[in-house]
Amino acid sequence: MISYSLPNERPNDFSRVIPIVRDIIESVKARGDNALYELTEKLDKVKINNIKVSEEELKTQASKLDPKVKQAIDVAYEQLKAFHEMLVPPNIGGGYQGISFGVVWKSIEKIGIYVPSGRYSYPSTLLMAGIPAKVAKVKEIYVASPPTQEGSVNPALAYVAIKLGVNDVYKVGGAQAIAALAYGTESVRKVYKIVGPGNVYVQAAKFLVSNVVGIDGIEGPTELVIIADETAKPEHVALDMKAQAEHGPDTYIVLLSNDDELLKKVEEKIKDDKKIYYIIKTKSIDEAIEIANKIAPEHLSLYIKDAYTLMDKIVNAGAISLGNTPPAIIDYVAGPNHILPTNGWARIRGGVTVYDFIKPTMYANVRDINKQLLDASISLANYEGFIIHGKSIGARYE
Ligand SMILES: NC(=O)c1ccc[n+]([C@@H]2O[C@H](COP(=O)([O-])OP(=O)(O)OC[C@H]3O[C@@H](n4cnc5c(N)ncnc54)[C@H](O)[C@@H]3O)[C@@H](O)[C@H]2O)c1
Ligand SMILES: N[C@H](CO)Cc1c[nH]c[nH+]1
Ligand SMILES: [Zn+2]
Repeated sequence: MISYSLPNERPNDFSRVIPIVRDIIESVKARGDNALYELTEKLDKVKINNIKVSEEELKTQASKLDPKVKQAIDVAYEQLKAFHEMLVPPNIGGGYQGISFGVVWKSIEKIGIYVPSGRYSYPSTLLMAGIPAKVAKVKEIYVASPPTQEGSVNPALAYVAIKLGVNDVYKVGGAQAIAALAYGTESVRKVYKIVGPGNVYVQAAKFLVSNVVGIDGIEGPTELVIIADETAKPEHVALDMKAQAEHGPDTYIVLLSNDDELLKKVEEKIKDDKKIYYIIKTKSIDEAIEIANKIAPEHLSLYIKDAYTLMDKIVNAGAISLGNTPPAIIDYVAGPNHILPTNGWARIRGGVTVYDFIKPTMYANVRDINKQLLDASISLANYEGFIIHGKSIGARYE
């Protein structure tokens, strides 16, 4: 199905599930593991015998993995690691007006990673979050992901978990997994920050627990905006729209184009899908860019002439695929993360990087403060009424 105007609300808006998710969180807080067993049976239709996956179960499951998939994971791992290593910031020290100052980057000690698995499994997500966490030297990494239908852990997830050397894997998913990581249960370790994408229940849970645990933002159901001109290939545009629509009915897929011919050809290829796609004819590529910036999509594809030049005009997008690069290559192996902001969060952040796992700890050491700075600090303290602040400064340097 095709809509020729944008929706008032994003199809992946999670506010509608907040009441149910609040109840789930409360029951995990109150009843710990018991709530996890019950909710997994109710929501995942699976009876699990344990929550924390044992070393042996992890190894057994990983051993079932097709060697070709293992090899694919190993290849992707190297490419993603190279991308994240490029971003590691240096500790910086300097000084000015008699004060030496600087920043030392400290790793967050305990991280929870949520790996979705519902309609599809997403072991690639553990690569996407686990690699920057390891590059950032996070010491404790705890992974939660829904159980398989057999009540175990996905073989590829098990292989990646062993490869990364994560501390624990819990076979629970949804809002209940987020609550468990936020508050801790008998089996699940309480963490300092939760990183990871997931459906509306998972994102609503991250939003609701963000008063007791750090979160990386909102990375909900997939969004794709394609800006295409007459140089775009209709079959590739249609394929990319259908590809990202695979993630579920609440994905948000938009095509913006100034070219009637292209729009007509793409429409032909997608109009019979049950999924609602949004197709907007724009007066120009500039207008398309303006609309895309307002949407602030998770994925943005620029299938236009001078994509690199026009990329400068893009201010709100999680990840941009240029030229004829499919977003799906970013989903798996390109290097940039596929854990990307949705629901407008691309206005304030990009995809997950090492920066999600480190903190800039700043320091200052007064060597020989100059009079101007000294007077300014005391005047400001007094102006704000913090008299003792002022005295604590004066006592040292006046
Ligand atoms: N933005 C990103 O970076 C990004 C990356 C990868 C995937 N995704 C998105 O992640 C999502 C994965 O969703 P999924 O559902 O396949 O897996 P999921 O792991 O996010 O959710 C499955 C869990 O949802 C819970 N659940 C299902 N129905 C429920 C209900 N009615 N009430 C309460 N809880 C319920 C179940 O407990 C289950 O474990 C997709 O929307 C995909 O687009 C986003
Ligand atoms: N496109 C998804 C992010 O919205 C990421 C993904 C994982 N596996 C396949 N695709
Ligand atoms: Zn995808």
